[in-house]
Amino acid sequence: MYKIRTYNTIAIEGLDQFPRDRYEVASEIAEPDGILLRSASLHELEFPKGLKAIARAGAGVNNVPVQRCTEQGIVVFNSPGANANAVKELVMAGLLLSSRGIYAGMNFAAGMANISSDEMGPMMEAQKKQFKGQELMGKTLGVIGLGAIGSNVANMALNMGMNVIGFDPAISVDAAWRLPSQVQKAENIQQLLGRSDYVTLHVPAIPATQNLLNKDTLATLKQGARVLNFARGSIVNSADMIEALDAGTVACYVTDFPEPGLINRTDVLAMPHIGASTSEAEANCAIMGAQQLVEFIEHGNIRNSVNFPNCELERTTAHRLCFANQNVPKVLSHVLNLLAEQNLNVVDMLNKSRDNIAYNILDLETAPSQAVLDAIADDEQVFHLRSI
Ligand SMILES: NC(=O)c1ccc[n+]([C@@H]2O[C@H](COP(=O)([O-])OP(=O)(O)OC[C@H]3O[C@@H](n4cnc5c(N)ncnc54)[C@H](O)[C@@H]3O)[C@@H](O)[C@H]2O)c1
Ligand SMILES: O=C(O)[C@H](O)COP(=O)(O)O
Repeated sequence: MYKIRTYNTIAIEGLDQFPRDRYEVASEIAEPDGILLRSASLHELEFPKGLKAIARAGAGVNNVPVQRCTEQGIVVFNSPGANANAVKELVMAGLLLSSRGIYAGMNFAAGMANISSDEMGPMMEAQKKQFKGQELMGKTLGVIGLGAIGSNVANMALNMGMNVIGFDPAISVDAAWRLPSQVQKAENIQQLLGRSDYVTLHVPAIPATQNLLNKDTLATLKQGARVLNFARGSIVNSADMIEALDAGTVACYVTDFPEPGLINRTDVLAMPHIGASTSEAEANCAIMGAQQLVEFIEHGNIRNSVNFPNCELERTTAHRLCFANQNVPKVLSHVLNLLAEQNLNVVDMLNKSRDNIAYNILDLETAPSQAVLDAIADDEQVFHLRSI
């Protein structure tokens, strides 16, 4: 039986991807082959010896010590794009909530429960001027990060009649193809901030994006801009944001990652990390994460990894050898020689590399002996060896 340890509440549609005759799936498993999780932090976890892979049912992997996983030969997956629509829809809500007196107006209306119907109408009409807002049409939205979510948001904003300016120095070719031609390209973040009435963040939490919005960058914002952060807390310096709110540089900060100083301000709309909290997104992410684990555990195929090369080979024999090695010359030929010495015929094979890691799938006509496996494992450039 393969063992999968879950963290957080994983959608049932995802758990159903593990055939129960071959998988034991639970939140309390001591020696798992795989981990399936959402936002639980694994930074303090000492990985059990047999752990082969971790699937993050979601986009951000800042809760997983990816570098340590790579060093230990553990493949880390995420589920790119699987919750992008959910976040896009909440960004749409954030744009509207930051523009109109919806929240304050609803609170005002809620306080009228004990007022007579004769008085209520005139009172509402007299007070509604407090809740006047502005329209989105014709305003400019700056999108920082144009990946799965950012490109969806850009499309949505164009459809709502907004102008869109984007900044993404590392945009992938696929993401660039997805982007509508009307999205203007900012040369740098300052240019985007200076031209935007609204700014929305869709970058990963990595060292390069830590405090991306800080005292200096916030100073280049258009006066009275609205800022939306559905990415991660570390991307915005909260103390600097509070100063920008106090100074009126930022008229409203909508954040899915509030900190104590941001709570209970009328110019902050704080949410408890609910960007991906829809039934649809939770199911999409869990299904993708679980399927990637099953493919990897049973067939060694790697799809949507954040630390290993993607490598998928349709299985042609019952004997598959998978191994990862440092991406240096002669390792593959050494392994092939070891197999040849034992008269083991390779029916099909695939070799892919990513940075300093190479990953190999070899379908063999007959099963490799333990002695061959030991000899391959003895190659000091080889790590993560499996015969499946
Ligand atoms: N609030 C939520 O519940 C929620 C849900 C999903 C994702 N997220 C967050 O949103 C992030 C983005 O998600 P995604 O699915 O769009 O990921 P993605 O990988 O598809 O897109 C991220 C984009 O950011 C770009 N980027 C990286 N560094 C940049 C920089 N310094 N400046 C500008 N662009 C930069 C990348 O090139 C990429 O195009 C995730 O990493 C996660 O932290 C939050
Ligand atoms: O990075 C993500 O996908 C989101 O932050 C979603 O996190 P969650 O799975 O905890 O809702």
